[in-house]
Amino acid sequence: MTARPAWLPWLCWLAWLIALPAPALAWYEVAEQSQPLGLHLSLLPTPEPISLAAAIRARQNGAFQPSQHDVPRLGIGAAAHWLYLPLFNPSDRPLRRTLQLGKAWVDQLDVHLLSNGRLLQQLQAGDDQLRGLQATPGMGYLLALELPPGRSELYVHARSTDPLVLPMRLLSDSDVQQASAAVQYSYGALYGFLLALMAYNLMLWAGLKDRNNLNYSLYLGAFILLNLSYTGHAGAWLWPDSLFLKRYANPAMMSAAAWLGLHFARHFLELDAHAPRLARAVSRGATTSVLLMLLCIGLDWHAPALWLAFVSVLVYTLLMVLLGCICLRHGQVAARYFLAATLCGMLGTALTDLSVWGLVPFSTLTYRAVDIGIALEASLLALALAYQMRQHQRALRRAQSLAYSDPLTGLLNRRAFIEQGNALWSTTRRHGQPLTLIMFDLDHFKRINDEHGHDMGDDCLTATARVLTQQCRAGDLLARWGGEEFLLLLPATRVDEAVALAERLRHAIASLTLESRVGQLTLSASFGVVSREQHTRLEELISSADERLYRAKQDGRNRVCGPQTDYC
Ligand SMILES: Nc1nc2c(ncn2[C@@H]2O[C@H](COP(=O)(O)OP(=O)(O)OP(=O)(O)O)[C@@H](O)[C@H]2O)c(=O)[nH]1
Repeated sequence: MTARPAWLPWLCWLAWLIALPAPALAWYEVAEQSQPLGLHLSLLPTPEPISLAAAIRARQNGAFQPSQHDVPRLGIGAAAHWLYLPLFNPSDRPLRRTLQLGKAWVDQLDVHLLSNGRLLQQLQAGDDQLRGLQATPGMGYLLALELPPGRSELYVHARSTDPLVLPMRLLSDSDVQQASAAVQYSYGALYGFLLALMAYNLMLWAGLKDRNNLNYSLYLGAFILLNLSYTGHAGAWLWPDSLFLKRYANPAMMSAAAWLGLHFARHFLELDAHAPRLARAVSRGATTSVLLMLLCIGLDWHAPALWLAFVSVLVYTLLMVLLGCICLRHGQVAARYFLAATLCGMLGTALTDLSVWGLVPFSTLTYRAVDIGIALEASLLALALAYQMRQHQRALRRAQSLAYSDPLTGLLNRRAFIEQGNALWSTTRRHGQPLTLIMFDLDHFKRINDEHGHDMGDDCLTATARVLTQQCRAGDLLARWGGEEFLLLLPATRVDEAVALAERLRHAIASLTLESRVGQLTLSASFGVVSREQHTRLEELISSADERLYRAKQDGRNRVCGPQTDYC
């Protein structure tokens, strides 16, 4: 006798296990606490429509398979399905429960409640018909059931070209109230926040004419519409009577949001400057996808429109990260905020997708992660815009300061002196205050340059400017008029006070000692002082000061020439 192989009993045991009919579903005891019913369901895909009677026979023949997930998710373009749920009402009276089923985008739901083979209730819902029950915004379809005492059976026929996602719960009246309050508050907060951001950026655009604000507002607007559409808010409020919009709003808004998001990214990240070819490719690709979407909508190709929308959003998300990384590599600091924002949006969307596909637990938090992600994304993008605005303001201030100041000494230049001097002229005149001007020039400066070098000459100029800044008051205007010539316009200062100041300055400059290659270097300067009387314009005052300065030079330099001959 040949020995029996050792693995044979195992194989028999395995074959027995496989041959076992699917375990009969336990009757779900209707409790006060609602919970996801996915694991109590069994399902039958029906590519060809079958009647309720045929579905009942198929279930009795064991054709239904138990659902593997808390929330049955059957994908885009999935076949229609029959769902079966055996229910047990332990009380001795009928129980009123609300069946919360599906998402707002599901096309058709036919619900049948049976007891002892008798049809007790039949309800219809879905977004591809106007006569059935419509979705409650943010909550899916809410169908009122009256469960008889003891056993009853629920057969649901579900069909959709949109993703067939079928969360199912039995809610008591208080559950419905709580859930609807939570949905209203949370969506109210989300839409309020996003609409406020959108309106604020539109106002900024109206005021500042910065295209980034407009692009960002449009992107936010598209996202808000998309969210309103897939949660059912838009179907309930904005287009309750349009089957066409209920059908195409989701893919159209997904496509529009992706296009507007990329358009915003292109300008915000200044992609045309950093990667012009990529910028053009992104723009062409995004526009092509929008045109294809319009074609699908025009030809009423629903399934291709959906696939196109999902692929567009996927490509869009990856592109946003890629663009952020490229601009970060080019040293664009604002790209950091942009990248962080995109990653938040992406993480939120991924978490929602994973929860819908069963790879992370399905809960309100994981399902709504996309909303949290988008709120964070919107906030970070707003910060990114604010940061960019601050950078522009800084650059503008830097440019202004370069245009108005002398780069060597940091004092005002000619243009700034004339502008600010005229303003000071008018203010002091209005207040009846005196105004005086000191003009001075370093003596024999050419010789310093020639003997000690140009750099030493520069050091003398900066040292002189330092002395000036230390000796003068905050309201005085100090300028380098040109070469080694300086101006001080002194508001509310009488001429005798100005002459005294000029003397102090002369001494201070004369006591400066600078180290040069050939030993210590000392400076001197000649001063001309004039007051406003008899002058009608600032330019005249400057000419008079120049004349006095000339006289001081003529009279031997290193001196102050004021209105009184004593000083000169
Ligand atoms: N190092 C340096 N020299 C400058 C600068 N601007 C003008 N100069 C020089 O300043 C000198 C001015 O010479 P002059 O106008 O002849 O006057 P000066 O030698 O001071 O003679 P007086 O004014 O009559 O005492 C020139 O040699 C210019 O090249 C500057 O920014 N740096």
